[in-house]
Amino acid sequence: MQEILKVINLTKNYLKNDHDFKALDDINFTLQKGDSLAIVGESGCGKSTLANILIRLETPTIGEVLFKDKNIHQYSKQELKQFYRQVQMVFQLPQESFNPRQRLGDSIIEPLINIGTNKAQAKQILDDLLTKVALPLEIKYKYPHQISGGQCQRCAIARAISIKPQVLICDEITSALDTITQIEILNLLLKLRQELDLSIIFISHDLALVQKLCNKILIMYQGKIIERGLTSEILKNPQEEYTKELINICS
Ligand SMILES: Nc1ncnc2c1ncn2[C@@H]1O[C@H](COP(=O)(O)OP(=O)(O)OP(=O)(O)O)[C@@H](O)[C@H]1O
Repeated sequence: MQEILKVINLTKNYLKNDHDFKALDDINFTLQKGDSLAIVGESGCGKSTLANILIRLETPTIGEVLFKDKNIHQYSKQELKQFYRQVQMVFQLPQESFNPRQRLGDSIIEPLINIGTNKAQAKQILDDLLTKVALPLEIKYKYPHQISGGQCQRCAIARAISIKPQVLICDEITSALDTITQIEILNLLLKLRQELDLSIIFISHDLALVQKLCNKILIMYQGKIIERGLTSEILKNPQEEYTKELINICS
């Protein structure tokens, strides 16, 4: 299996109340092509810090993230451009990741324009994208505050997949949505994973959703990975007390 992302000895310290605080402590894992990898753990265990480092929104204190064997934090400008063509992220609160004064259609095609697609072509692709994420085409004329959270998350997914990335990092993308919408978004991801041959990192605290989408799972606790493996096996036969508690809470 082809390795896409490799995380090596990743540690992130923050200054908290004048003390060094380890938000991530020696994290190691690999994302292989075709994987849907869940990162699960309670609030504050370091999931978003990890996601932000994977997409270069933050730098690690120690350690490396290799994308196709090269450290992403040492990329040249050109390599960085290529990286963002291949790795995209969707965030928890989609309304906040769109410009409130820009029509959604224009926001969704922004990554396409940034990579040099001409506007007429991008507008054609936009209709395909909206259809792919099961949104009515009129949505392209609306602003983020004029649509529901679920619709906005679909727009965020459309924007992320517009440039056909290989990897999609989803940081708690369903946690602000109601249960039915959560399941709809999950089904959308399942469909897109297949259609676009996506590898997915799915950060969540919801084991029921994780179980449906992800073949592999990492359990995080206080900045460390404490358990890992195939989702079906870990959920059937957890070894760590903390994992057992998580499963109990979610069942
Ligand atoms: N910029 C920062 N400065 C100081 N501490 C931070 C910073 N960002 C995160 N932290 C701390 O690092 C720890 C991990 O935070 P992080 O947001 O990664 O956790 P999380 O698992 O994503 O939580 P949640 O599910 O609530 O988003 C927390 O204790 C948080 O307070």
